[in-house]
Amino acid sequence: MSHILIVEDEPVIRGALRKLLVRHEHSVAEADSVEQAREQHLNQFDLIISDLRLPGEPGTALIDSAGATPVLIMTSYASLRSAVDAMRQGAVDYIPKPFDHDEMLLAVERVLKEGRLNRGNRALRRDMERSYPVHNMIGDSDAMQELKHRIHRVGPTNTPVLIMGESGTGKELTARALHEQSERAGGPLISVQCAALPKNLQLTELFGDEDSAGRIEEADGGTLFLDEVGELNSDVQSRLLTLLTHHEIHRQGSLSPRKVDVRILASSQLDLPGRVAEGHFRQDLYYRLNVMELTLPPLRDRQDDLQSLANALLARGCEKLNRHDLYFTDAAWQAMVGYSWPGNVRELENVIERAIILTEEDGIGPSQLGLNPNRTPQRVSRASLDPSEDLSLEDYFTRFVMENQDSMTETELAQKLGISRKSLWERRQRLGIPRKKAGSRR
Ligand SMILES: Nc1ncnc2c1ncn2[C@@H]1O[C@H](COP(=O)(O)OP(=O)(O)OP(=O)(O)O)[C@@H](O)[C@H]1O
Repeated sequence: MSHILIVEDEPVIRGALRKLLVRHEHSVAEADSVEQAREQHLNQFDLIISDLRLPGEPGTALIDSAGATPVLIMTSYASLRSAVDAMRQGAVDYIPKPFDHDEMLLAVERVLKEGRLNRGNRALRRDMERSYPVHNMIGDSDAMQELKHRIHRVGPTNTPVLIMGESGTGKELTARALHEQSERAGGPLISVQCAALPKNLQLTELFGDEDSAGRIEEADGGTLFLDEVGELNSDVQSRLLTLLTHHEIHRQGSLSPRKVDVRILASSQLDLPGRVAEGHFRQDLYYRLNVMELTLPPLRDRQDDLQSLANALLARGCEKLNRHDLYFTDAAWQAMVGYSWPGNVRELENVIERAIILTEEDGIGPSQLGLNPNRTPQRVSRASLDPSEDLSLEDYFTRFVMENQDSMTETELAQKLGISRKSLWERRQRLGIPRKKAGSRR
């Protein structure tokens, strides 16, 4: 049984069509104008059959509002011209009035069947996307898996998303992934670096002026990503609130509103709730943006991803710089594991690219990485690290923990390894190195 909306102002024709469809086991809703039709959730219907000539707007005006629901147009002016016009505007088919019952039923069944096929394909595509990693986003740690899962869930919606995280953790990459997973993927993704905009230019840049469109209008039909949204001045903040509430903007100096259809994604590395509490950021806007929040963990808290990230970035860098067969020596791995990566993935990317340029041999060592020891948590003792030994990262981890756990607390162990306590605990579980209970220090 399919759910069909009939839009027809002539009660006799509407009644006859309703009877015909109900007899063939469809459920039917009715409206006598486009305006009345729009009062219903149009995408709940499997098909809309609408007369072309109606009081008020013509039936074809429903095509845009109907989204994925097909619109079949009936016209008593079955001139080729009006039929072609209706099809050009996106009608799925047209049918002349007075209609023949069989002809109508055939058209209805054909359109419904195509709709079922399309929905099936969409579902299949979504399923396939679900089983593939988010495009270009590397990492399989628990935190990254959870993030990718949430991107899959929230991507296809129209909800604003606030992406929080330190610099270089992948906030913009996440915004890109959300856009790519949405129905808006075919539309533009406009990124605005709010921190780079002088405060007095923010309004014009975003909302445009009488002569030219701003970034928001450029994003019409797509996604607007506001990077470092906490940097926007209060005037821009209140206009953004209007945009989120009414889906319209005023260009600078213009009194007439313009409708825009944009999804807003925002990011911040600042403590945004803190900025709200201090009165620097509007609370109502914060709540509007924060319908869904994604928090990206710093690299130091997901060292499980370090190895796959470093290898992937090495491969990417080699391709870009036309180098082949490079690899990290064990000492390089140890240096990377022991470093705290304050600049996160971006820093890792830069360090690796520099190392590829500097290295003359195939093996990249610590000296080519050039990690600044002042930013590095205290290194592990040389005694436990014999570079001549071919230790894997896991062997190294196990050895270090076994050798030092009697003399160090868990916090000290984690610090020296450059990982969080949670990550230390997880690795202990995975590698089967339980904590000593009796007499162990916390
Ligand atoms: N999980 C990841 N996999 C692959 N590359 C990543 C990942 N996370 C970040 N990157 C890369 O690191 C760099 C920094 O990422 P991005 O610009 O998204 O970070 P950001 O949090 O927006 O940074 P900022 O706050 O400084 O603007 C980019 O080149 C991005 O491609």
